[in-house]
Amino acid sequence: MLTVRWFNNYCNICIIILSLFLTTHFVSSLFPAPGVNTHAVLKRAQTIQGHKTPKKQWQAAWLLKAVTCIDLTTLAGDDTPSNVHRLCLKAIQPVPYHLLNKMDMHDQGVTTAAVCVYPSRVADAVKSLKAANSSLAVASVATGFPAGQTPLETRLQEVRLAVADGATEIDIVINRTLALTGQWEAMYEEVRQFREACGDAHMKTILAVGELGTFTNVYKASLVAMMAGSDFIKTSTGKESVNATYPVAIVMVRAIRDYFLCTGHKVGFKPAGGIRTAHESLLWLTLIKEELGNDWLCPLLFRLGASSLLADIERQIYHHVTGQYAAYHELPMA
Ligand SMILES: O=C[C@H](O)COP(=O)(O)O
Repeated sequence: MLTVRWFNNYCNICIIILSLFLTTHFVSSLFPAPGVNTHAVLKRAQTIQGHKTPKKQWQAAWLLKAVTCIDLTTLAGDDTPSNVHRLCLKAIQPVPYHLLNKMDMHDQGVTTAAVCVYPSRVADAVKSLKAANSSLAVASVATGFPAGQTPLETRLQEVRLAVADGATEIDIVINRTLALTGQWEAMYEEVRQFREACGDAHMKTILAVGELGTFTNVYKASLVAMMAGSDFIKTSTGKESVNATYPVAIVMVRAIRDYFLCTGHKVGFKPAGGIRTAHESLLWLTLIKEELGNDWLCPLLFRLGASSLLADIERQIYHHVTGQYAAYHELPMA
């Protein structure tokens, strides 16, 4: 008991010291040039992409694991209460009962990790889940998603309103202007204020890596986001032209690992944007297992942000169970 308390205190002290150090010296002095070794990162990403994925029942098990880590997302201008309602029903039962039954998984409570919507749709999602007697988490994007180009007070208020409507997870976007102009201390201060506005809600910080220019910026932004209190760091909004890529993920998960080694504090990782196939979901799980270890292979520390991934995972599970591929229309999608 004493050891645990000592360890917790030690971690807290480390975080405080790091934060103080960060606010005084900031990232440029903390991570001098040349920064990230691009060649090594690209090579490692290539190795991960070349990995053979598991087959047969092992593949089915990994795919079910991937399902439980999905933030099932709809972020469209034409979202309505009814498509959010369908999304929620799909999140509660992401794989048809008869398929789970055949795998003897029907009583294991397989759901996605959360649903993810725009702030204006949070109340709809909360209502649908409540009506279905589900305690599934509702995540809301916020802070002027996707560009983050609204005044700070507006962005903070958006977080508060989403939390008041029942969101228990908030996906904030960082201010890329601050990152691109090297204003790391100002970025830290904004993210810290978002953290405060989140209250008890979990905060995932979207770096929008496709707009950060360099791996070194991605590493610095990851670190600043974690030091400012993020529960997760997330690659992308899904709206940039480049979204979740394996090289950039290597940089982010290594920042997570460095932060963990330094503080003992585990921060989660969420690749998002353009993840569409079951095969990709298996590669993401492999990357996490190899870079961060099994501890991270759970919804508490790993999420896949995706609007169109589940259909392909369902098809692969259908194939595993029946030996045939289902047409897309045979598997009802959110
Ligand atoms: O946060 C999640 C992303 O917006 C999802 O992106 P996607 O629509 O490309 O799957």
